[in-house]
Amino acid sequence: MSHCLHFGICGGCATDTLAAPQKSLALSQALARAGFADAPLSPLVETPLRSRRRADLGATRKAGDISLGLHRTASPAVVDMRECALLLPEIVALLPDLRILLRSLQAFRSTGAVVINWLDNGPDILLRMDAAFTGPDRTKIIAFARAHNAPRISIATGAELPEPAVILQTPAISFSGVPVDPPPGGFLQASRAGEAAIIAAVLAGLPKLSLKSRIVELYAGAGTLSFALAQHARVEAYEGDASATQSQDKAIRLNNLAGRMRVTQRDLHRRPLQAADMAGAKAVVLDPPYAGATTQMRFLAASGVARIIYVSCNPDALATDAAVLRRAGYLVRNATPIDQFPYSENVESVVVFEKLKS
Ligand SMILES: C[S@@+](CC[C@H](N)C(=O)[O-])C[C@H]1O[C@@H](n2cnc3c(N)ncnc32)[C@H](O)[C@@H]1O
Repeated sequence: MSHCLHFGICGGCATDTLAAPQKSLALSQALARAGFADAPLSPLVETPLRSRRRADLGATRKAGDISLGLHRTASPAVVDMRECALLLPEIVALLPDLRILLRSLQAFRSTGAVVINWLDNGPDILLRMDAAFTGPDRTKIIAFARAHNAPRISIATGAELPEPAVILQTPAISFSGVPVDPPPGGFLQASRAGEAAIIAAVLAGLPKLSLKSRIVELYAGAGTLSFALAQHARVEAYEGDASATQSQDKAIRLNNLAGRMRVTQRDLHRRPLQAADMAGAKAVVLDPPYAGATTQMRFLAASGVARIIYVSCNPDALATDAAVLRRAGYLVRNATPIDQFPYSENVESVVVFEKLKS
């Protein structure tokens, strides 16, 4: 019997087994492809099932039938989700009433998307639909937020920027004890346990620091790692997304952290940070998107920064980017595989690179 009734159809799980040894192997093979054979690997950190706090779901309406769930593998068809071994049970429990809400919305003609981020104070929901939201739609959305203690529900039509339809409380998620008001549908590490494992491996990889030391952080999002790093050094963070940058910046100001950290919006693909901007930093921490940090790597390698900590969710991109550091004379001090995506072939990892003085 499979671990889920949707297994084999739903694109959420690629395998039916928790293939832990293969995840460590995928990381060591990626590093070997980059030229780091026999890189020292820490044991795999596992994360619990039913702990994923972010759901990015598709929705379809066909002849009165509503489907809400993940897409079939490589298909626009949506598998109507009745159970899930990965998502928080409270997210799965919200789906029946969300289907009823979707059925009633004039803004939902045939295709839509629903992002649920489970924050410290409940579900922060983004409804992206294929027609304009009407007055009655908004009334129903407000009633749904009240009934389900959702701090905020945001709406968007097509590719528009989201706008809040209702805010009952300031949405809040704390990163290393600092409350952040994240953007609607914004990126979060998949689970609290995954986030904690990443932070622990990043902090363990830092060199000796004083509070005056400087860390440069690339692809910083709303501050998942930034606020943890700022407890150890001054942080200069860069992030491409305007709303994530604003969320982090607001939290820095509200928590009187401006003396220890700053965040700047910058597209690091089109305008990579230059080597001179990183020189003198005690460490650079980067957590690029799935595609990796291709254009940024050349400048990072040329910076000569002695410690680089690379957080990756894609071993193939890691292999390409790590090869650039290999050619610049870096070695791998330690690599930690994290099973943030059980039942998939994906592996999260934190790799600590070091350049010894010649
Ligand atoms: C894997 S997420 C990591 C975010 C953050 N470190 C965290 O743990 O929440 C990758 C981040 O890279 C950002 N990003 C994607 N492309 C970018 C680019 N070209 N320039 C700068 N940031 C980019 C995304 O907006 C996202 O916040």
